[in-house]
Amino acid sequence: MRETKNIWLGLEIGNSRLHWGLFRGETLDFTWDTDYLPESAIYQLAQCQTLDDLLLAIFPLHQRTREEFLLTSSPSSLPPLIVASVVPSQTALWQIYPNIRIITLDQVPLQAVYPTLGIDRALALWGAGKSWGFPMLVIDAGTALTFTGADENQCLVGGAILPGLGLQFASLSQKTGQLPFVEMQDFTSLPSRFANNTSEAIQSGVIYTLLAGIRDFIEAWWCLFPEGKVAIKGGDRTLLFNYFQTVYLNIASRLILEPNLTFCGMREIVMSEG
Ligand SMILES: Nc1ncnc2c1ncn2[C@@H]1O[C@H](COP(=O)(O)OP(=O)(O)O)[C@@H](O)[C@H]1O
Ligand SMILES: CC(C)(COP(=O)(O)O)[C@@H](O)C(=O)NCCC(=O)O
Ligand SMILES: [K+]
Repeated sequence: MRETKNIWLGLEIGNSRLHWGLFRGETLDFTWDTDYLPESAIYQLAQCQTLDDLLLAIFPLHQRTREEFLLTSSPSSLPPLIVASVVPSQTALWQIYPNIRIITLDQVPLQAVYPTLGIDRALALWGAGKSWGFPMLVIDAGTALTFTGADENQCLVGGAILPGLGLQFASLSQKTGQLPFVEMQDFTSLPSRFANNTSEAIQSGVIYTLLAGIRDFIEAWWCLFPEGKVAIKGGDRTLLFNYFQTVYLNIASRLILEPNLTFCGMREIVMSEG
């Protein structure tokens, strides 16, 4: 029988999907992503009697993980679910879970935050800074692409928000009469910059402009904090990191590539409370 004590679930609700983390105490054992769940499925989850039942329900497509993780647990209470959400309508659906805790901005020890700062940004920055040190700039290449920085005193310096890669491609095809939707799965290498077909012209415009913009933010960060760290997370992190290795290797070599920064922040907060 595997140890079921101190198990808790982290759930980061983003604008595209759900990001899950299964913790034992301070150890993050597994992470996985799912689509949003329908209300009926969340209701069923909340009715589960054992951890096994719960894991069977939330790992429906992750057979390997599910089998690895099958636990023999007594029918007691469900594990705590710690939620960081930037989608209020999704947060509302999860309120029926019996042992839920919604992390709010006032629980993140980051100083000088503004009231509407996204909890994902605050947690990722806190987690990154606590793990790798401050000053820290976090780039989240998610639905939106964000920059969020804090200085050596763990004070928010500020940041920026722009449409993420997927959103840039989607909006071009949705808001024009002739532009196709460019599938990012098809991306292999960098497009030619001066392209001679529509699809590649879209790729070139979005990707080269984004890379140059990110480089500019990072360089501005290093002007402020020459020893400042930079970490990148989010669904498009690997694609962007690989492009950076091709075009701006000096920047890529200083980037911390880490998908679980928000979970690092959650863990800091949950564990500091004992
Ligand atoms: N299976 C996937 N589903 C959705 N987006 C994905 C997937 N794999 C990679 N992505 C990329 O991740 C980006 C969304 O980032 P993610 O961090 O998952 O979003 P959020 O946290 O905002 O929900 C999209 O631009 C998309 O290109
Ligand atoms: C900027 C965001 C939309 C990013 O969300 P994501 O793309 O990661 O799903 C989210 O952090 C948010 O709604 N922030 C509130 C505004 C702010 O941070 O200033
Ligand atoms: K995010």
